Amino acid sequence: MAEISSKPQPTVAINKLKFTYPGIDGHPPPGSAPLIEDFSLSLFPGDRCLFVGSNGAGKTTILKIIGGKHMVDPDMVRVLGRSAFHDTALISSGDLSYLGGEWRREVAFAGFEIPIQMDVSAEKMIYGVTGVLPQRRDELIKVLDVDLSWRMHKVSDGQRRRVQICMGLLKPFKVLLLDEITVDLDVLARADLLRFLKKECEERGSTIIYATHIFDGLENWPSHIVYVAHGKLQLAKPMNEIKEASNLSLMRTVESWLRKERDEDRKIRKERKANGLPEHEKRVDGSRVTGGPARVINNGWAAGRLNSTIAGEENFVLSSNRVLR
Ligand SMILES: Nc1ncnc2c1ncn2[C@@H]1O[C@H](COP(=O)(O)OP(=O)(O)OP(=O)(O)O)[C@@H](O)[C@H]1O
Repeated sequence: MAEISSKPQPTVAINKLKFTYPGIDGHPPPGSAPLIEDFSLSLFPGDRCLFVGSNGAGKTTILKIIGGKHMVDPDMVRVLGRSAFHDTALISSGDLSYLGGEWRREVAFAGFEIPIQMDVSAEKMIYGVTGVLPQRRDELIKVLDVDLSWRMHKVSDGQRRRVQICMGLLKPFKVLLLDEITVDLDVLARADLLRFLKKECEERGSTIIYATHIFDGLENWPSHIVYVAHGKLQLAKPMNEIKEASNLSLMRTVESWLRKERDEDRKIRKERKANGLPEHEKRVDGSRVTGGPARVINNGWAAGRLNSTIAGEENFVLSSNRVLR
């Protein structure tokens, strides 16, 4: 009898992802350097992955690709074994949920986009989502402390955001992509939401990728941390290993990585200038390649590992295609 493997399958599998934004003709400009390159990562049920990196590093782009908003070769990104771009049922079923970007202005739910500032009650918005377990809905209304009588065009940004988040989480997702959605929430709402999300991973085996620049209250939330710079994976580690390797707080740890990245970037720009080159390489379409440190890092990876250490912590550094487990 054939043996059935008990090894868990990744919920998110990214394999040598490469991506360039299309130019005005809808195609990547010829000869242009990819924005995302050689990015590989696997996440498993229960993983809570904190996605960090400086502004413009490529976090949103990667989350959107995972969420099926940009087309890539289906072999490069699989969510629950499928391609979100090609298999729209992943999103419409609620198995994959993406909260971020345009979603901040509209609620994108099950393929429909609803303006979030209409003269409509929170109750109508929330109860308008069908196929939802009443118990889960009640729990979310409580967690996010939503007043069902709120009129959406009259509430504060944070109150509107709570209703949005509530709607986005109504279906029991298997994979959730969060792109900086907690900025408007007060301390209590954010803490309660993070607790709820952690419970979802622990009890239901959901996988969450959360991109944020706000580290308050996150110290004990992630199971893994992933650091992206210049569209490339710099580091992917279980959180406990990060803590073991450094006495710094999560915020200070990330700060030290970003400082190191910026210093390397500046150094390379200076060297280019000294050699009579423009400070930044340009793509064929004229856009800037933000690739200073990435090139240094790539040189390190040519030997299989990153020579240039991040924040002086050699242990933190993984090879470019290392997966989390
Ligand atoms: N639609 C687009 N067309 C062309 N380039 C884009 C587009 N969207 C983003 N970019 C570029 O891609 C790069 C990565 O952007 P992205 O939004 O993924 O970064 P990020 O890490 O999420 O940044 P932030 O922390 O500021 O949100 C940036 O240099 C940006 O200018």
